[in-house]
This record gives sequence, structure tokens and C-alpha cells, in this order.
Amino acid sequence: MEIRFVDCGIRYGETVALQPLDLDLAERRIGVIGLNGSGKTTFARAINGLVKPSQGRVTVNGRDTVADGAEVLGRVGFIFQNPQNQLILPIVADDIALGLKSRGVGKADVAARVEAILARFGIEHLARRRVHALSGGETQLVAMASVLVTEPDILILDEPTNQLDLRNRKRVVDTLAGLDEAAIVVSHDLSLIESFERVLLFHEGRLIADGIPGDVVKAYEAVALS
Ligand SMILES: Nc1ncnc2c1ncn2[C@@H]1O[C@H](COP(=O)(O)OP(=O)(O)OP(=O)(O)O)[C@@H](O)[C@H]1O
Repeated sequence: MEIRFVDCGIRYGETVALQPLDLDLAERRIGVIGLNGSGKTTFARAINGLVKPSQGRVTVNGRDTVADGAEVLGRVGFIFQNPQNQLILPIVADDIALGLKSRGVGKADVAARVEAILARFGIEHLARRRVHALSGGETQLVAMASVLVTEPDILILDEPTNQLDLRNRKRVVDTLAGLDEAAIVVSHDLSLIESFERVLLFHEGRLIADGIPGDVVKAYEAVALS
């Protein structure tokens, strides 16, 4: 996988959320850290084209997130900070099946793949449950399952352990560790990213540190606690 930011800057009206940035990403596990409002989610959303550059461009495996937007969206799975917003159908199994059906996967194959992903997450018991009656942690796991079932090349997770108890946090950590897909993880959970190959630190819309977890976490502590 190759993600490239070329002079990419992002503004929301008057607010500069991301200062113009040149960056190449190719590692399998990348963490994104920084204070609230530092631009992490904006950066992550720019990778799958949910947020368009105000200047410059972003490409994923050579595809432009604006010109080839549909293709990029299909290859980059995004799990939102508030995952209940991405669950659309009332029943868990139907929701997980939706992405496969919309890609034209046959009925028997859909059923088998939904069953397999539920088993992989240890949430078979949730299959017939109503999405809006799930706990926060269960919702997180169902949202991850519903994205992973479509087998994206790259997965972006925005604060995936935010609402989880220790057991479900471990499930997410183990799932992440076992993923073949490349993953970019936005998180305030610093122990989650400590084993990653590369960590990016944003501060006031600017990338101010980029390197191995130990060094970047130190830089984060320096700006956060000063
Ligand atoms: N849709 C929007 N419209 C206007 N301003 C926005 C919008 N989304 C984000 N912002 C602003 O852009 C800046 C960066 O926000 P962003 O959500 O990227 O930060 P973040 O680092 O992910 O924060 P958090 O850790 O709190 O989730 C903030 O000042 C925020 O208020």
C-alpha cells in the first residue's frame, strides 16, 4: 500500500484543520496521535476521500481520492469514531451483509462470509440483535466486522478502543495484530500504538513528529503537558 499526500491542505471555511503537507506512507501499522482538535480525524478522512483537499492532493495506491473517489472508497475501509452512525440496517447480520450485497456478492457467499466474520470477532450471539440495542463496545466490534467483511486493502480506525472494556479492547488489539490489511489508527490510547511501525503526531493542524512510537510519544508528552 502507498498513501501519498502532495501539498495537501484542508480548511473548513476559515478553520485550517490541516496545514499543507507532503507525506508518503507505506507501513502496515501507522498510529496517529495528538491533542483534541489537532487534525487527526481530518487527516484520516482525507485518505479515503471523505474529506477533500482544499489544496494539493492525496493518492492511495496511485488513485486520486477526488478523481477516482469511488474506487478509493471501495478499497479503504473506515471505522468511525461514533460507529453507531455507520450501522444502517436494524439487525446486526443484515448490516454486516450490506457491504457485500452492494458489491454484488451472491447470497450463499454473503451468508458464509458474514458467519465467518462474526466468528472471527466472537460475536455470533449478536447476529440477530438490533443494532440500536447494542452496547458501545459491541457496536464498535460490529462496525469493524461490517467493514472488514468487504476485505478492504487499507483500514482506517478512528479511536477504536474508545468505549471498550478490557476484554473487548483486547479483542480489538488482537484483531488488529492479526490483520493482513494495512491499518491506520487514530487513537488517544497510547499503549495501542506502542508496537506500531510508525506514528504521526499532529499539533494545531501541523505534522510535528513522525517516527517510531517511543520518540513520537515523548514529543507528544512535551507539547501536551507543557
Ligand atoms: N466539519 C467541520 N467543520 C468545521 N470545522 C471542523 C469540522 N471538522 C473539524 N473541524 C475543526 O478542524 C479542527 C481539526 O478537527 P479534527 O476533528 O480533525 O481533530 P481531531 O484531532 O481528530 O480531534 P479529536 O481528538 O477531538 O477527535 C478542529 O479545530 C475542528 O473544530
